[in-house]
Amino acid sequence: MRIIADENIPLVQEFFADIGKIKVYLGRDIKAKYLKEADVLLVRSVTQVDADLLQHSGVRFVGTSTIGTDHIDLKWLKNQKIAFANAPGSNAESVVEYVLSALVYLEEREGFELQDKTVGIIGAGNVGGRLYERLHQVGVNILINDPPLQSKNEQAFPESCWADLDTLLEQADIISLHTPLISSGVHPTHHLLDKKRIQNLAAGKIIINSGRGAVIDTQALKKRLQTQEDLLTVLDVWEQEPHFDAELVKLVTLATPHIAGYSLDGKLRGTEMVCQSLCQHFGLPMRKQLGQLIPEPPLRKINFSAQMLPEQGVRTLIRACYDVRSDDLALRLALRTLTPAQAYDQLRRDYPVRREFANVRVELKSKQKALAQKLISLGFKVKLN
Ligand SMILES: NC(=O)C1=CN([C@@H]2O[C@H](COP(=O)(O)OP(=O)(O)OC[C@H]3O[C@@H](n4cnc5c(N)ncnc54)[C@H](O)[C@@H]3O)[C@@H](O)[C@H]2O)C=CC1
Ligand SMILES: O=C(O)C(=O)[C@H](O)COP(=O)(O)O
Repeated sequence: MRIIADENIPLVQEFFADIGKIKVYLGRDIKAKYLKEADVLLVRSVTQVDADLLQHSGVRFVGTSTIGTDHIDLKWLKNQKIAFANAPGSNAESVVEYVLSALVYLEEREGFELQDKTVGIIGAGNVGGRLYERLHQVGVNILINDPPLQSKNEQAFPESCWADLDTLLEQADIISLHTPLISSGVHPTHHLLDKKRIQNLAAGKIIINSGRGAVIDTQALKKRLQTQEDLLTVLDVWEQEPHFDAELVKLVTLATPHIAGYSLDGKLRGTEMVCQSLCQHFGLPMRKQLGQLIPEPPLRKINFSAQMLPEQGVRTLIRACYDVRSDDLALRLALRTLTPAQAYDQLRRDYPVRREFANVRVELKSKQKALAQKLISLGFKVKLN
C-alpha cells in the first residue's frame, strides 16, 4: 500500500510503516501529482481534500487526524466511494484544558471568581460537553446552546441549561464557542456571531473561540474592539488561516495560532484513531497501541503541603501543565519579524511538548479534600496521603 501523509502527523512512521510505504510532505505541499500512485492519504487540517486533489489519484482511503472536517469535501468522497475517517474527540481534552487555562488567567487578571459567573457554551459535543462536565463539577453556572443536539437528545443536559443563542449571549458572562464550521443547512455556524450580535454584546463579556475562526465575523469583532475596548477576547482560531489578521491580534486579550488541541496526547490519539479506522477498512490487524509509543510526561508528580489553598492549588497546577500565556506571547513575538502565515506555520510546526492534566499525579494531605475534589473534577489524578 502506498501512503502519502502530512509530515506533521506525529508517530506517522511508527503507526503506519508496517502497513505501507509512507512518503511525507508538508501538509500545504500535498499536491495531486504526488497522489497518482497513492492508495491512502493522511492529512491534518491544512490540506484541502477535494476533487481537485484526488480526481486523478488512486486513493481509496482518506484519514484526517483531526476532529474538524471542514477541510474535506465529504460529499465528493462519498460519491466517489472513497473511505474516510477523522478522529472525533481525539484532542477534545486538550481544547478544554486550553479554555481552563485562559479562564484561570482571566479570573486572576480581572479579579473575579468563576463560580460567580455564568458560562455559555455554544456547541456541546465532545469539546463543549467535556467543558460542561469540568465547569459544572466545580460549581459554575452554565448555559448551553446546541439546537441540533437539543432536538436529538433533550436529556443530554439539565433542562435549565438549554438556551437559545440570543438568550445565551445576553445572559452568559463568558461565551465559549465549540461548534464545527458549517456553511449551509438548517443550523449553519458560519458567522454565527455576526455583526449585529457582536454589536449587541454587553460590555465586559468574555468571548473565547477555539472552534473555527469563521464562526465569528472577525471583521465586525475587530471594528467593535477598535471602537469600544470593552470585551475580553480569546482567539485560537481565525478567519483565513494562515493569513489571519495581525491587527486583530493586537486587539484581543489572548491570541494563539490554532493550537488549543495541540497536547501531544491529543495529537497522538488522532494518529492512533485514524490508524485504527484504516486497519478496520482494509481488514488489517492493528499492531500498534498508543500506550506503547507515547513518551513519558516531563511532569509526573506534584506534592502540595497542607498550606496550599484550593484556589491557589488549582491555578498553580493548571499553569504548571499548560499556561496559555506562553502561546500568546510566542505569537506576538513571532509577528514582530514574520508574516502571519509564517508565524502560524512555524509556531505550530515547532510546538513544544504539552501534556494533558491526567498525566500529573497530585499528592495532597488527607485533610485537603476540597482541593482534591476540585482537581479530580478538572481532570487531574489525585492521591491523598
Ligand atoms: N482549536 C482547536 O485546536 C480545535 C478546534 N476544534 C473545533 O471544535 C469543533 C467542535 O469539536 P467537537 O466538540 O469535538 O465536535 P462535536 O461534533 O463532538 O460537537 C460539535 C457540537 O456542535 C453542535 N452544533 C452544530 N451546529 C451548531 C449550531 N448552529 N449551533 C450550536 N451548536 C451547533 C453539534 O450539534 C455538536 O453537538 C470541531 O468541529 C473543530 O472545528 C476541534 C479540535 C481542536
Ligand atoms: O482537530 C481539529 O479539528 C483541530 O482543529 C486540530 O487541532 C487542528 O490541528 P492541525 O490539523 O491544524 O494541525
